Amino acid sequence: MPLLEVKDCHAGYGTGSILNGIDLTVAKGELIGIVGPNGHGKTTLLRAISGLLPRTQGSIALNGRSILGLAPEKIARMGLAHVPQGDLVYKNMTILENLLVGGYANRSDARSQAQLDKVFALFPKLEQRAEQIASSLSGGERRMLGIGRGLMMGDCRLLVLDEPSLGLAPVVIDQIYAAIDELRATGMTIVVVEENIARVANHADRLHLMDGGHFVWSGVPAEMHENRKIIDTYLGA
Ligand SMILES: Nc1ncnc2c1ncn2[C@@H]1O[C@H](COP(=O)(O)OP(=O)(O)OP(=O)(O)O)[C@@H](O)[C@H]1O
Repeated sequence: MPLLEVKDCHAGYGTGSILNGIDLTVAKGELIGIVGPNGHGKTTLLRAISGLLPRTQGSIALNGRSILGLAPEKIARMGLAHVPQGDLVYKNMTILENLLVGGYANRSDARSQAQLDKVFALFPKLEQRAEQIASSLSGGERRMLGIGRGLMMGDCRLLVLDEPSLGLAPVVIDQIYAAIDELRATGMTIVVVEENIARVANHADRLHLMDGGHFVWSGVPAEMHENRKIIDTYLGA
């Protein structure tokens, strides 16, 4: 059974439709990249999966259970951690406080501590700066904090990352993707949205190219590089 199964998904804001029939299947342990130009629905798809868009239609199942129409916090408790674009960290709180907010759903201090240990093992910089105020972090450190906060929920079965490379220097992007690879090596299932196709192509098992609320191409990264039309149309080569 797939961990995530989205069928014929339609969603949007107000009366406008942004997603026009998306099918997406993610097996346990896979790393899936959703790529494509800005403004074509990648973020909207992640929001629909997380329960943030009330008028979503079609079907969405997590581990075989329908999550369509459930409240976002309920979906989060079922194991979906959504790290939104733009590092929505609490700037006036310390790193530790930000992480503990992410662990609100943990039912015991021991569970929160266990998650904290995992996050600090993944991002040692966050442990070194645990008492530092979040507004003083570099862009890369803020990104780590955003991902760390998502992971604090515990029992994360599906990690959904919206543009983890956005606005970062290449060397910092490498660090973020090294952490993503590390998480994946633990068996975590991950969906990454990126405008920067080359970034995620080196890490993903499969890619979906989104345009106009549809997937216009799906396949393994090597096939994408062999497909001249895709390269000319979407990669600007
Ligand atoms: N809160 C909102 N209300 C109304 N329209 C929105 C809202 N958020 C996004 N949109 C519109 O939905 C469309 C798809 O946006 P979406 O953010 O999903 O695209 P994207 O492919 O993820 O690009 P980006 O990386 O720029 O976010 C765009 O036309 C955008 O203007």
